[in-house]
Amino acid sequence: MKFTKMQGCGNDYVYVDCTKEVIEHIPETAVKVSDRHFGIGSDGLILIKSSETADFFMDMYNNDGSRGKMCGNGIRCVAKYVYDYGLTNKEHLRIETLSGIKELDLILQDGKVSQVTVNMGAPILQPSLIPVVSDKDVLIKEPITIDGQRYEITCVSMGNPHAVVFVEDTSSLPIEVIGPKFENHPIFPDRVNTEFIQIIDRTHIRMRVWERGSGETFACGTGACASVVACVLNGLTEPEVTVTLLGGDLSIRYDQKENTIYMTGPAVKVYEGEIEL
Ligand SMILES: N[C@H](CCC[C@H](N)C(=O)O)C(=O)O
Repeated sequence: MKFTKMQGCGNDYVYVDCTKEVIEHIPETAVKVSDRHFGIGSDGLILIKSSETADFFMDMYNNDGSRGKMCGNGIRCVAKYVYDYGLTNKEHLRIETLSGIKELDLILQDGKVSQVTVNMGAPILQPSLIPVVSDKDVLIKEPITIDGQRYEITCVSMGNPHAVVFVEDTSSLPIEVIGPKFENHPIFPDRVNTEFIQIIDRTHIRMRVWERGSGETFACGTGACASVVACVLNGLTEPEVTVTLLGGDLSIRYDQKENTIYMTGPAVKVYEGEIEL
């Protein structure tokens, strides 16, 4: 299987052009190629497929083999892949995902994609659509107890489920202990991606993330968007924020009039390779 390793703010995936390659047993393949000792090493597998309704279809899998409905860092790299490899010459792309079609604008440098702006659509706050089990209309700073410790979650979907938690200091988090407990908490029937946010000032936040199906990653694009929505809902930041992640920065803009989130960030090719499956 030919592949290209790419990353967005250190959130790294194995990308395969499935307009040319055929992959079977996809969940098992995602687990195998993601293994950082016995495989290529990545946060998951992203398949680029043709689409009836858009320019391409992004089919994304976490490193545990579970299928993700949307991937913010991944979709920027898909745009870079299809443009730099000449599968398209469009600088405005429509990419189908399991959470609908996303519109992207490419930012070029020396004829190749360096950054991408993605229209990430509207945030979803209704608990039943996130999904999160609650009889409330919205979950803003909702108390939850994990390991006897009280936290407050603000729940937002960007086409995939997020629980946003505000903390004093992201660097001292026992994330590998509490992350899985949020991920698998019974109030999240489809599990959840959990973002831990430290407010730096009204236009800058620091974020760590425990991703559903991948564990701690260096960045989460949908999570950065969900976090800015949570910050605005809680009156903690302006609607345009720099999100500093372990792997780099993302620029997030929440256009409240349009009720639309825009994300701008890098897309980087690491190397090409071939693996026997
Ligand atoms: N783990 C996520 C998918 C990847 C999202 C993340 N890598 C991003 O950049 O948005 C989920 O299962 O919903």
